[in-house]
Amino acid sequence: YFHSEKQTDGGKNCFCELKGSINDCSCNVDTVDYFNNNRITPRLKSLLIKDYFRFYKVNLKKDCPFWNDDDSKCAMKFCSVHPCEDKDIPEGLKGQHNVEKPFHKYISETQRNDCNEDLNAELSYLNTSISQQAQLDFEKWANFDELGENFCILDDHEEGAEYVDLLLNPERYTGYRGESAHRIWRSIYLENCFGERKQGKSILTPMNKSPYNGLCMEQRAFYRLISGMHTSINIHLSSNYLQSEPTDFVRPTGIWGRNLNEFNSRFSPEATDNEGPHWLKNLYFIYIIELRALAKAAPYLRKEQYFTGSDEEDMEVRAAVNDLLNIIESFPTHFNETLMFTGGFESLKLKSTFREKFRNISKIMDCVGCDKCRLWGKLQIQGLGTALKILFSGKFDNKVSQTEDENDKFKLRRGEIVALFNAFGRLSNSINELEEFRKIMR
Ligand SMILES: Cc1cc2nc3c(=O)[nH]c(=O)nc-3n(C[C@H](O)[C@H](O)[C@H](O)COP(=O)(O)OP(=O)(O)OC[C@H]3O[C@@H](n4cnc5c(N)ncnc54)[C@H](O)[C@@H]3O)c2cc1C
Repeated sequence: YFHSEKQTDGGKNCFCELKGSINDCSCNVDTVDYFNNNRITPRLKSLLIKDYFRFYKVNLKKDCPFWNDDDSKCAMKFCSVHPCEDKDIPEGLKGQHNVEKPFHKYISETQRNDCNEDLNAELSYLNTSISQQAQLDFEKWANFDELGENFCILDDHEEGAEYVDLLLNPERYTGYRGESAHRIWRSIYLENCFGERKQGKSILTPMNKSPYNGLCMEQRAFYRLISGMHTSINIHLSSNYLQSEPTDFVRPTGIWGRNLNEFNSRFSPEATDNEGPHWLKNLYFIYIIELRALAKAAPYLRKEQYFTGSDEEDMEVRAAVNDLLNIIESFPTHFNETLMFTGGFESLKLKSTFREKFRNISKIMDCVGCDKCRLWGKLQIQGLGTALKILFSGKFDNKVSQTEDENDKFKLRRGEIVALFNAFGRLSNSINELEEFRKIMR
């Protein structure tokens, strides 16, 4: 798949590969185009502006764990993200409602001594006092158990985590580029994807050529997911590009819009040694993976309260989510995840490496030197990680249970749900934007 079969031909454009099969699945590009642009994008656009989905809690203050990032500080003030003030956050999101505490059964309030007074008080004495330290340990144990099935590091409970209003900080052109951005992508592709690493290979050498030949389906899928996300980021910065003066970056007077030259320079066969059209196709691959994850988790997602504290809006959100999930479930050719990681012990090992590599990439997001890019990078990786957890942790393989206790075991955290829907929203918007670029080019 990774190797371009055709030579450059002056008549080809960015869209030359966007036809027929998406590869590695039984689905076609045009089926996705029609389904997404007509049925999914309009619904997501109205859903993602609701309070439950627009406020995302994230820790943007973590240091890069892999290299000294002094040189990767964003040189532009336009990259900064303004966290929400307390007064702007819906009351329901600040409280404890819906916050899962897997260690709750160990804490003192839940261990009331209900013993019959007739019983020997001393014999039945249960020491229910649990030290602060022990409670912290329980939390650590619970987090450890949870980590086993997670594909990303979840940082919304950390000290530096703050709510960010996604509508006030849209993903768009920031001017983040050069060595810092390249180091992130290089590290992701050459050190954290599968395949032989070619020493000294330039970032500008197309990354989907020979080092990736001969990979198995799972390893190829890993690369295609990352490449698809990269494509989506680069489509957004081309379609939400600053058209007016550079000083307009943060002014409301700034004019933002599509920049066809930017788009072509990133995806045309001529500018990318024929690879751009394949990168665009990878966008469709990540799309159908997240689409399938939403379909698979639909019974659980329907049971969520989407609580923000506003009864009316919460009800609207539940109805809109239900409507979206019905449409998603009706997609005719969903990805078949049961074909992946089948093959005994070797495939278990492969799955574990897959998860480790993905987790590492989620940590690399703390090295992104532009806050706005870091915010959207983290959100999209967390959304994809949640999709992978739904597809491959085994927790969502059975039918939704009738008992609340059983369902609690599979509960996703609010941050995971917000990231999953917003990440899918990004992909959906990118596919829609491709149609707009196509129209401009006609
Ligand atoms: C996590 C993250 C988030 C970012 N968010 C933003 C943002 O919101 N706004 C913004 O303006 N900039 C953002 N950037 C920067 C942006 O992605 C580019 O890195 C930057 O614009 C420089 O582009 P470039 O043309 O040098 O190639 P890059 O996009 O940096 O790509 C580097 C190399 O990777 C290969 N490549 C390119 N695309 C693909 C693909 N889809 N699949 C496989 N290989 C590929 C090519 O060989 C290319 O030369 C972000 C960067 C990162 C790492």
